Amino acid sequence: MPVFKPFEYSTDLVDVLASKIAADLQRAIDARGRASLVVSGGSTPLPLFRRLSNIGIEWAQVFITLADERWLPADDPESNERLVRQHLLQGKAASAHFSGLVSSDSTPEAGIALVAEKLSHFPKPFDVIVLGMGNDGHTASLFPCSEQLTLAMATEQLLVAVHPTTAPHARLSLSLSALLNARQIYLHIAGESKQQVLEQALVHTDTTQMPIRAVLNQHKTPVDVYWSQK
Ligand SMILES: O=C1O[C@H](COP(=O)(O)O)[C@@H](O)[C@H](O)[C@H]1O
Repeated sequence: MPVFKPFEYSTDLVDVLASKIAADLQRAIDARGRASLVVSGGSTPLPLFRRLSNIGIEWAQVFITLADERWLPADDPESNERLVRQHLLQGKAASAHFSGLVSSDSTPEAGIALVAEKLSHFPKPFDVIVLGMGNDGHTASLFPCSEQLTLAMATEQLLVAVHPTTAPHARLSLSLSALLNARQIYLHIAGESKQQVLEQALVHTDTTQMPIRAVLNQHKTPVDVYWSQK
């Protein structure tokens, strides 16, 4: 079962979680020479990105990618890569190596091999994965509404092309097996509505209705849930 870390204020959560992630990454560098960090998009992680970018670790040894991406140009306002470049790959973290999850191909299906190749040199298991969660119980781009969910849950491939029906844009997502191939997962959520979704996920029995359950209800990879009320 996941370890639950509740906070009243997002600023306190961000301070603690950023320090934890930075320590995990530096420990990985000390032990193996390099570290890998997988981050999520959306709005929740932006303050965390900014805090992390101010912490002095050996960022030149850190390899960063995304848990999922919308199939859009990397400078599109809705691109997760754009958020990472603007908020995380700055300051002390500017020397980190970033590989995004998009290519110039017209569909994620056409680009999947090239993106997988770009990630092949990443240290694995991933040292740290930071996940978010949507109000429908999706994490990364494992959407309950998508026809590709069964494949995303079952495949041993790194990446899956996803076409959500209740969210915009085709996507490329790390598969469930790739997400669980990590030394540590942090689930980062904020606000009362996400807490309610989390509580439902913990008691729900159908993972296809709430894919976040597949991350919470497993024994392979440690998961710490960082939640702030405000
Ligand atoms: O679409 C996405 O949504 C989730 C949650 O985003 P948030 O804005 O509610 O924080 C995010 O984790 C995922 O990476 C993103 O592509």
